[in-house]
Amino acid sequence: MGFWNFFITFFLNGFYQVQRHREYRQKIISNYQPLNRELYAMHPSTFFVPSFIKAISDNTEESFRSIMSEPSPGVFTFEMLQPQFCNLLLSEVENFEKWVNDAKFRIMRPNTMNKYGAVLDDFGLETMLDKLMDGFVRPISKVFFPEVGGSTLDSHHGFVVEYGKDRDVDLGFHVDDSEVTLNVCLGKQFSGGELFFRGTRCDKHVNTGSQSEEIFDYSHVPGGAVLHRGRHRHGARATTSGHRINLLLWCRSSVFREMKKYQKDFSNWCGECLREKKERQRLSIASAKSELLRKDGESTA
Ligand SMILES: O=C(O)CCC(=O)C(=O)O
Ligand SMILES: [Fe+2]
Repeated sequence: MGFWNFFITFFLNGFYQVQRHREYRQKIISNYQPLNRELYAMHPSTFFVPSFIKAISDNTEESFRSIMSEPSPGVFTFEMLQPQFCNLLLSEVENFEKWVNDAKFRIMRPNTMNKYGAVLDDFGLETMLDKLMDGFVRPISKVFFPEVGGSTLDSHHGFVVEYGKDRDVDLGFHVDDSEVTLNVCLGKQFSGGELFFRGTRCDKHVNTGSQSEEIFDYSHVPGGAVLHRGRHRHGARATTSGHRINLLLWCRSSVFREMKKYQKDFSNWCGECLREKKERQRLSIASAKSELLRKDGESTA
């Protein structure tokens, strides 16, 4: 295939895919009856715990740090959602899945890794989740993840993942297709399902080993959020009993993605790039030192 044929085919495939997805969403939205309409617009005072709202409205690094822990570099955890909101969202997801089953509708799963779960953006929650990204995730990411486009997050993929009996069991080691990921546990009761983190990596270093300080396990608690870079390698252990359902918001920055194309050899957010850089500096200081000592030795001989 010539270049232009290849280019046109590639472009048209992308175009038809977007078109098909738009029709798919339209079909759901014009047939699905939401159960809890109050979820479809942003209501901070009923969605979030007061400490989270206060930290966001103060909008300083100090206010964010006052409600967050950073148990491992680049992994931030904090209390975020009210139990009532979690229950409403859980019942909305259940209602949507019931409709999907009754209507024998074939739904698209959140990503290639999950056989269960649902894309919230596909059944009307896109606007609310956009507000969640704009008003809440971006201000925090601007402070903690500026080097991966944290201040320019401008699109998202919002979904729930479901684990337990008759659902997914665990989730393999991976990086997200996001610059910043918000992962909040909605419930219900479960054991297991810990997230394991293994350090942030660029494309070139995604399969390299981890340093001991990068190894971190986190146990989910309902209402509790984890915020991390999408390139922070992670996975989820088996949920051994009960059901675990989490809300995921993969936040993306088109500005960061564009700039990344021109910056190939070094990423200041990649643990391995930074380690290699430090090692190069250590070697060059050591060789400068031994050269100086050698010259000193020659002049005093
Ligand atoms: O199961 C979880 O809590 C993690 C899910 C996750 O990492 C993802 O969907 O990208
Ligand atoms: Fe993930």
